[in-house]
Amino acid sequence: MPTVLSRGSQILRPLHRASFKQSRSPPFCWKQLLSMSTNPEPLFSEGEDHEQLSNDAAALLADGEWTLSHDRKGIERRFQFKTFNKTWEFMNLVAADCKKMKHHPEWSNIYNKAHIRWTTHSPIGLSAKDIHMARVCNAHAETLGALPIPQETEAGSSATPGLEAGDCCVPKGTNP
Ligand SMILES: C[C@H](O)[C@H](O)[C@H]1CNC2=NC(N)=NC(=O)C2=N1
Repeated sequence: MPTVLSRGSQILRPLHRASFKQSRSPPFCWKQLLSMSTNPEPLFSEGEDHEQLSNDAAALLADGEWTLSHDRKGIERRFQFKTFNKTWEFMNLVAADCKKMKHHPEWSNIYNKAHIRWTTHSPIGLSAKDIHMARVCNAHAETLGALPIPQETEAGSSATPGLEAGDCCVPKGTNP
C-alpha cells in the first residue's frame, strides 16, 4: 500500500507545478468574456448581411420570447396553446410555410406546447431565413391565441431547452 501512495505522489507533483504556471497568465481578456456572457452575439451564416441581420435578431430577441441558442447558431422559443388541437394547427401552418421557404425547424411537441429552434444547417449559423421563419411563427401563434408563458430565469434555463417528459402530465388548471 505505501508503495502505491509514493508512486502516486511522484506522478502528481509535476502536474501541479504545470497548472500553477498556466493559471498566472490568463489567455483571454476578462472584459471581452464578460460582455460575451451578458450580451452574446449570434453566429451568422456565411454570406449574410451581418449588420442587417444583427439588427433584425436584436429586435426579435428584445422581448425575451425568442432566445439565442447556447451555441449562438440559432434562436428558439416555446409556444403554448389551449389545446393539443390548436398546437397541431399551429405546427401545420408553420409546416406549410416551411415548404414554401424550403427551410425547416428543429422542433418538438408535447400536448399543448411546441418548442421551435431556427438555425441554418448550410451554411451553418443564423440566417435571414431563420429570422423570417421566427416572425412567421409569431404571426401564426398570435392568430391562434397562443398563451403567455412565464419567462425562465437565467438560473432556471436548461442547457438543452425544449420540452421535458411529463410536461403534459399536470392537473388541468395548474399548467402555466
Ligand atoms: C435544398 C434545400 O433547400 C436545403 O437542403 C434546405 C432545406 N431546409 C433547411 N432548413 C434549415 N433549417 N437549414 C438548411 O440549411 C436547410 N436547407
